[in-house]
Amino acid sequence: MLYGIHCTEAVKGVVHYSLYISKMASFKITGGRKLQGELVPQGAKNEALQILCAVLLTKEPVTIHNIPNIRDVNQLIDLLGDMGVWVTKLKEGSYRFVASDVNLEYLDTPAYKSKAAALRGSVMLLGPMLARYKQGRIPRPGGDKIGRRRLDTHFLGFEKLGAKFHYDGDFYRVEGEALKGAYMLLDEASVTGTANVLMAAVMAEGTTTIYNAACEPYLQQLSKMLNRMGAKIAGVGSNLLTIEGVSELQGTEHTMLPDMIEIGSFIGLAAMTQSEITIKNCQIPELGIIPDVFKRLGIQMEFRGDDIHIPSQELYEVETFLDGGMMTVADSPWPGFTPDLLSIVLVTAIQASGTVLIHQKMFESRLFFVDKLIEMGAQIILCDPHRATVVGLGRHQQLRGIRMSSPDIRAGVSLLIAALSASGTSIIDNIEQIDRGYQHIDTRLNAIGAEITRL
Ligand SMILES: CC(=O)N[C@H]1[C@@H](OP(=O)(O)OP(=O)(O)OC[C@H]2O[C@@H](n3ccc(=O)[nH]c3=O)[C@H](O)[C@@H]2O)O[C@H](CO)[C@@H](O)[C@@H]1O
Ligand SMILES: C=C(OP(=O)(O)O)C(=O)O
Repeated sequence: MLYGIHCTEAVKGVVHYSLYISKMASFKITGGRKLQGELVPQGAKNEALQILCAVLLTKEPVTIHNIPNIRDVNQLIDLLGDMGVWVTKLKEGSYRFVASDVNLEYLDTPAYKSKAAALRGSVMLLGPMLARYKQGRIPRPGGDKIGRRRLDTHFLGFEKLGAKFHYDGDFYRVEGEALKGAYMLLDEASVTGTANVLMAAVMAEGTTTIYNAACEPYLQQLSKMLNRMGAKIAGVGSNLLTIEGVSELQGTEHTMLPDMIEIGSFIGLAAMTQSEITIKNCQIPELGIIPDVFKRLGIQMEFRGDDIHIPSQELYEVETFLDGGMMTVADSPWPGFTPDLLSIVLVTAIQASGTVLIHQKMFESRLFFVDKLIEMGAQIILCDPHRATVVGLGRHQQLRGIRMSSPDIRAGVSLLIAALSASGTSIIDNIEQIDRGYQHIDTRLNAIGAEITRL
């Protein structure tokens, strides 16, 4: 079953990709194999979604490299093409975009509505459209069903810049003839909200100050790209962004960072399956506290230049806090630990020695997949929708393969890791969720010794 888009030449405003989507595919996994070899992380999904939307901010060419070949990103590229952006595939992972003549009428079509509703990242079309075309609209965006995912931060920010917002039952609409810089204190440090407001503010008149801004590497990369295009953003990497509006932006070239969530997933995979894996070219300084969190589970890793080497480990012992207290891993906005890796930490803790409390503060429906892990033999107590305690098996007992379904991207990969470590065969249904964010995961893991069949 293939997901992918193919673009042979730049054609404006028509569907110039073939999008292969086959619903309800599954993985069959033969567990218990140790993997050995190198994995090269894909470009970062959540960065790609921001960067792709930013191409709308200029009529000049924007060339982007290291674009991951994953479902959400391919759908967004497809949508940009339908909106009238010229898209040229230069080579695998590299595309040139020219938004010289965006077709605003397309935004009123049912095709736009259904395509934009298919992924979360499409919400970030709003900021650039508002900045350049004084208007934008978006249906209720898709993405993981992992709890309430409100968009207030986005619209409150646009309103601060002078835009008008209303929801007409089909679309969230924003309009603003002349955006004006303003001071704003975001009601929460929303990742896509900050990106959206930032992209709207770069061409607003005067100075915008965004306090309580999210500052994930995705946003740092976006800010750097916008500055290369001629924007004037100061405070990059902090929660206080100051933006001097400019009248227009130029084209640029940008390369995506490696996907830190994929890197974390590979660290967890190596530990759970006792595999020896080298993760190549990780841009380690950009990973923040991610490696340290896995080290606190007792996982050994060695930084070899920019590679992370994980040796095959029989046992890994969870640290306690300095006062002897039980280890807790909780999410928080960057530079805290990203919520997107909590499911991976949870599954990795299953074979650790020791106990870990996983506290998913941001999302209330992201831990329910533990029922599958419990069925496989894991010792986990789901305390409430936000907290689960994992009592590590310390390899005294192997998980058992079962049939299960992938509820969201990260739970899906966590189930895949569990299945790869288990005895016997597992089937994971609904792997579309995994394909949203992990590029050819079956092929890449099979190349280093896994046995995963796409059904
Ligand atoms: C396409 C994309 O980039 N998706 C990411 C983005 O989603 P997204 O931008 O949609 O997530 P937000 O940052 O807006 O918020 C995520 C959730 O956390 C809550 N919240 C947020 C900030 C805060 O300070 N306190 C708080 O409780 C929000 O209410 C919401 O429920 O960021 C999330 C949080 O890192 C990630 O899980 C998603 O993978
Ligand atoms: C939650 C995620 O993605 P999205 O925001 O696109 O649903 C994720 O990447 O883990």
